[in-house]
Amino acid sequence: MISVEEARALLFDLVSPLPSEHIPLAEASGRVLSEDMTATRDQPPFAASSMDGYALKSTEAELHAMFEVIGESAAGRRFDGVVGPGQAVRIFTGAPVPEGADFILIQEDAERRESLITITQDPGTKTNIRPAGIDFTQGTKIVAPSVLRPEDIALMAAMNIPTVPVTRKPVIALISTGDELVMPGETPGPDQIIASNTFGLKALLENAGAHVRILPIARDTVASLETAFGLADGADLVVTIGGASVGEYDLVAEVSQTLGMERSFYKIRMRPGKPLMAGRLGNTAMVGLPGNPVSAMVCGYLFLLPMLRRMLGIEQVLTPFQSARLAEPIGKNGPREHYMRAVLGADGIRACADQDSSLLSVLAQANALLVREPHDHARPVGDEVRYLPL
Ligand SMILES: Nc1nc2c(c(=O)[nH]1)N[C@H]1C(S)=C(S)[C@@H](COP(=O)(O)OP(=O)(O)OC[C@H]3O[C@@H](n4cnc5c(N)ncnc54)[C@H](O)[C@@H]3O)O[C@H]1N2
Ligand code: MOO
Repeated sequence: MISVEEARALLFDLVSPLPSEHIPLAEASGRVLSEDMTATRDQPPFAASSMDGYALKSTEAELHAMFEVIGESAAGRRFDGVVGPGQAVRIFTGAPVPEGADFILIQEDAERRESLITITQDPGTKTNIRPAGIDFTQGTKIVAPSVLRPEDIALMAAMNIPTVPVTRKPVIALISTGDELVMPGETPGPDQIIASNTFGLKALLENAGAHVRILPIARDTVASLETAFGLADGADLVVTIGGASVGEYDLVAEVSQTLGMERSFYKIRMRPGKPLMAGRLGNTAMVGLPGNPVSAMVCGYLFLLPMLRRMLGIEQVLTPFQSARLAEPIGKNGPREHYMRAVLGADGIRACADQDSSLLSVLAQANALLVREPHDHARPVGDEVRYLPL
């Protein structure tokens, strides 16, 4: 059996960054920018007022001074003339500052009578002018690769960028296997349960930028599994769930081998998730996840997310570990790296009482995976431990 780290290295060899496509800016949130973007204009393109008031000369901005209002500058419609001595222009927030003016008197500091204004409060020294290009200038770059956030979308809109190059979404096909499974909404027989893993994994992977196809459940026969693999055609990554262990009905290894899978590894020294398998089926990467629901989800976090990030061209593919102090003691660990379901609270982190890998209710209560080295010794309250946030 290999370690989690060794498995990751082998999994990364199975996938590579995908090509780019151009999409409308309005659809780009959460996508991965694949080329640097460069501003072709300045923002603001002119010196702009940051307040509603009067544009005048700063040398004349003194208490009790009087001015004649000679025109108006509004956002989108500038005043074309020049502001001379003793003159002012009515101005609004975002409007171009007229030539000859270098100070905006806020209207609260002025009293207006017809076309005359008087400064009634100390105007101070703040000019209330945003210089041209103070936000960004021609040549300002947004650097790729980066996952586009709403803030980046707003910035690119301001830069007048209507379409953006992003990495194509990796297509991931998910195949549940097992005679015991029915889809949510169907009526299960007395010995059947509902397929949950594909739904949890789809949510996990789509939140991280994949396009996920849930294929029909493969039954525990060679023919049914072969059909499911056939339906996965065109995917960048095929993930089977269940049927990975050593029982008579665990057919994934046998069928994928018959279909020509070059196996990369089988079994990892970790808990949960020991019977993980991976390889290459033609041009497609294939990962066989264990069927136990918590094992499948933990493997999703530990292996599928980093593979997905690599396909998306994201530089940091691994979720960094964080550390916390134990709020309750934990016993010694066995021979496998253990990813314990845990709850991180204000007083520290505590491992959930039952670590059975079938318990989705426990996983749903957890907000962290407490990571233990193989053979880690028992640890008292207050010890620092590593965890991955969920
Ligand atoms: N003799 C041994 N038995 C087992 C071993 C072993 O080393 N020797 N390993 C155990 C471990 S660890 C795991 S994990 C499981 C993995 O088994 P499989 O990958 O073959 O999974 P199945 O047997 O098909 O299913 C296990 C469990 O999960 C349920 N399941 C499967 N798919 C889904 C799904 N899509 N949604 C919800 N639940 C699912 C299935 O009904 C079973 O209850 O093997 C141990 N056994
Ligand atoms: O590895 Mo299994 O995934 O412990 O339940």
